[in-house]
Amino acid sequence: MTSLFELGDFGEVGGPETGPREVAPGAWHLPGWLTLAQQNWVAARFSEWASGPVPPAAAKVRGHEMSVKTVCLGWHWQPYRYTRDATNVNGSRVLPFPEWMLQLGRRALVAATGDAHAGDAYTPDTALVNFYDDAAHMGMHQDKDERSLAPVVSLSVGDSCRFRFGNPDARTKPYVDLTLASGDLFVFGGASRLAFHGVTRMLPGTAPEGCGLPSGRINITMRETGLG
Ligand SMILES: O=C(O)CCC(=O)C(=O)O
Ligand SMILES: [Fe+2]
Repeated sequence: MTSLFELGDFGEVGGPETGPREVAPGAWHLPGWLTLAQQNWVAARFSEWASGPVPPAAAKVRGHEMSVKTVCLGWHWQPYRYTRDATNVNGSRVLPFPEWMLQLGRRALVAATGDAHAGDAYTPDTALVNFYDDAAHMGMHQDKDERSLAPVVSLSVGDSCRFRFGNPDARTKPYVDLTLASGDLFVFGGASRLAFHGVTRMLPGTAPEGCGLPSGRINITMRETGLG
């Protein structure tokens, strides 16, 4: 299999004029961080994960199914904890967290912060991979089921969405609304690690030709669970 790291240089598409943009303290948006070939490669991995031991499934939050379907790597997330086995889906153990994703996460932190050592100690061990159809969204929430406060690294492939990134205190203003498009990187850590965020709506029909996902959106968030 071709390596993701041979498919062009990260940041080559967005270029120096577009990123990184620090949208809140410790939160960066890097448009076009993955090349089209890299997006395509990630979309192909998603197909493999989706046909793996645990199918993408809608988690139930307070009795309501979420509109996104999620497949996890390394550790399985369900409201509101991590387990090795997907006990709320089919009981199977999730696929391991891939080594390439760890490397990608480290590079993402370097790219976002501009600090060559920002990724040295980063050891993400879980990824939540969400699939959004045209109608899917995600309410404002904090990623707070991890014991580690290491940054969250988010990558998107397919259709664009409107993403709302707020503050750690409340799901209300101040927040910024931005578009996350195919290939975009978003990183949040530090003072923004526990900021509320969500996907307000999808922008159907915006996936670039050749990204590997003609409709819908994949979002990967990698995290350190701190569970050891
Ligand atoms: O889809 C996104 O961009 C965000 C996903 C997210 O916030 C999550 O999975 O916790
Ligand atoms: Fe989140």
